[in-house]
Amino acid sequence: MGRYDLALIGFGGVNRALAELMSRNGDRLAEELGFALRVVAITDLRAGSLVDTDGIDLAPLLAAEPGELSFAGLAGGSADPRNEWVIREVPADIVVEATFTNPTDGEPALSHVRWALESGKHVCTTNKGPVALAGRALKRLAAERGVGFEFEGSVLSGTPVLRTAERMFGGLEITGVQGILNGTSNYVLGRLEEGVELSAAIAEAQELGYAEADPTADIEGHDVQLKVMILANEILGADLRREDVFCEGISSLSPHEVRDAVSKGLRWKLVGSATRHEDGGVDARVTPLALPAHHPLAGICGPVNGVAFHTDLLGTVTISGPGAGRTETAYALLSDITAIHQRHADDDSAPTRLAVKETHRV
Ligand SMILES: NC(=O)C1=CN([C@@H]2O[C@H](COP(=O)(O)OP(=O)(O)OC[C@H]3O[C@@H](n4cnc5c(N)ncnc54)[C@H](OP(=O)(O)O)[C@@H]3O)[C@@H](O)[C@H]2O)C=CC1
Ligand SMILES: N[C@@H](CC=O)C(=O)O
Repeated sequence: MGRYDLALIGFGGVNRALAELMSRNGDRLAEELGFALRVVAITDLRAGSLVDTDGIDLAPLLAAEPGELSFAGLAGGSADPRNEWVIREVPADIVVEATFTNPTDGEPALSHVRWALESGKHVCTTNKGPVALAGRALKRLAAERGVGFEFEGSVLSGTPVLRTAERMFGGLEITGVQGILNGTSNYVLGRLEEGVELSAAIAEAQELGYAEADPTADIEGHDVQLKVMILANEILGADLRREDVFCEGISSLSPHEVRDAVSKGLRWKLVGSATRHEDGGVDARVTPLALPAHHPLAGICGPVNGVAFHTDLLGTVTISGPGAGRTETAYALLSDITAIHQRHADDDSAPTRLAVKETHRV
């Protein structure tokens, strides 16, 4: 059986959850997926960097409290993340980018992805910044270098909405998408309906691993703005910039307004949409809407998200599932690695046999 060596960039909720999946279920996953996984490098702003080309023992790292983890003093460890060196020089097959999403310029994740692709490494990421702000250029770079660039987790976490649309909607004309695309704000709206204070509801979403490092992006709609750009660019063939997507978040709603709507049979939801017009232009926006109970998105609650695709032949097709969560998003990375395996299984970048891998040393 072949194997992929991974470099994990960022060791927060999502990449730790991926490491946990590998540590707990590695043998079962290898048997089921047909390839093994091993982590050879980890970088993190707080913990530093750790490299072991024979494979990092994940168990002791996962046993440490996240805030207390430090790689300094470990063999192959350093207090400095050394992202560029790790990404370019460590012989990993796949760079897994899961640092924070920066909605303004996508950095530092954008550079991480670019360095990896330039070095001929596959990339999978849950980071919305690089995909929304530079997706086209990064896909071109990946194609030039003959490597994969996968980002299923950037929209609806582990729910396979992008790959489903790409692979299963052949022959359909998609005229628009409308969705609840942020787990935190949807969870918070539900808690406001139940009488919980806004700040307490946000703190719960942070504790549960749904929120961004800065939850302003969830509440003010910037996270949804990026996801609308990704959906429009990937599925409607648009080339939207951030300023093309009108954005209003949920902070303008009072808790009273949210609760009062329920008594009138309405539910406030933060809705992102993109609609293609006959002239080819795409109108895209993020805005809170009070949806009537019969609307396909009205019953989508908590960290669950949903996307309704408007199509010519099938009418509306709605996909719903987890929109946030550490393990759910780690699953998206696993599905990306599987996609890389399936797409590249017949070329030189397919996982090298163990015997060959073991000759690699930094
Ligand atoms: N959690 C979820 O439900 C989902 C998350 N995502 C996306 O996945 C990504 C990761 O999310 P999540 O794990 O929850 O976020 P976390 O904030 O838990 O983890 C991000 C990690 O990256 C580290 N980091 C930040 N900057 C750097 C850097 N320059 N170099 C190395 N490490 C760095 C952070 O360190 P420090 O803490 O010290 O800043 C932190 O440990 C984000 O982009 C997010 O938007 C996508 C879908 C769902
Ligand atoms: N903070 C985001 C995480 C997934 O993208 C959300 O709450 O949806």
